[in-house]
Amino acid sequence: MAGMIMKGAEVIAAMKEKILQDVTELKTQGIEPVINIIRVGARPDDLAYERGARKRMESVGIRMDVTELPEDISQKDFADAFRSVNDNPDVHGIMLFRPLPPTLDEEEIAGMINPIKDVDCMSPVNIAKVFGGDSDGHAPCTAEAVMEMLDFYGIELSGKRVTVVGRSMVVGKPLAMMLLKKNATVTMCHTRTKDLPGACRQAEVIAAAAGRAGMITADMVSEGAVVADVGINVNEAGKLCGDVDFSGVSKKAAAISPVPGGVGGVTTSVLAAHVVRAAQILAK
Ligand SMILES: Nc1nc(=O)c2c([nH]1)NC[C@@H]1CN(c3ccc(C(=O)N[C@@H](CCC(=O)O)C(=O)O)cc3)C=[N+]21
Repeated sequence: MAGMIMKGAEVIAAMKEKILQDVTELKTQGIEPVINIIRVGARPDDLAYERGARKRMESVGIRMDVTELPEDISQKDFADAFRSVNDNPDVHGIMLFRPLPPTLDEEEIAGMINPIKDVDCMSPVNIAKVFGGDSDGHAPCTAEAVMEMLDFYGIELSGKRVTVVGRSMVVGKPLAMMLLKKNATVTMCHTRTKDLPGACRQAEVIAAAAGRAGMITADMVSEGAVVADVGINVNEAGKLCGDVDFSGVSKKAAAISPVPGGVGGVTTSVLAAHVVRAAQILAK
């Protein structure tokens, strides 16, 4: 039996009301919330995110500026450019697209970003908060988007077996911590996992964030499982596709999120909510 499709649009619509309300409130105080996106080069998945973010920010009245830097920029020029955005009092949220070109050092930037402006969790301060279960920092937007989606569709997590595929610092690891906070029993899988199909089959909820197109196939999913596809792969044709084989898995899953049209769009709504929160904190 085909299950429910967890559409990003419904989650986005629900989140939009609150964000709009908060933006209006800020504007009556004379504050225009601003996000500055820092992009080095022009990777296709960065551009996909940038397009999505622009659309979302426009729809809620947040100004979005992009600091575009050349791929061959020196570390010093990069750090200088970053510092000027970080120090600009008109900027409330900063997001640096990652991964950076291998010639650049992310650590230096992570150590200098103002944690309040760090809307996608690169500062060690915010990372520590996510791992410590303290929700007053900014969690990584994509990990939080998965939680928003599961929450919106009423997916109970307490006591459930949840398998997270992928251990990145932007999705897998922080997501596991957020799921743990909701009392899920979390299994983390990665490239060295011996029996990935088995670990997925025992799961009541699967979050696929490995970054390999179509790697979660129907034989790996139990009948009635909930599947959140966090994959943002760009195929040869330049099209966005997920980590889950949607046509096969959707026949077995009780609920599944598509790509595009799933978690990715919610990520930009979470980003908008973080910019609003940053602006509120900075206004105090
Ligand atoms: N620091 C950092 N954090 C990230 O989270 C991050 C990053 N860097 N670098 C790039 C990747 C890519 N990524 C996407 C998020 C949403 C969509 C998105 O909105 N997708 C829409 C479609 C957008 C379109 O193609 O127009 C959807 O899935 O429906 C796409 C890509 C986040 N990333």
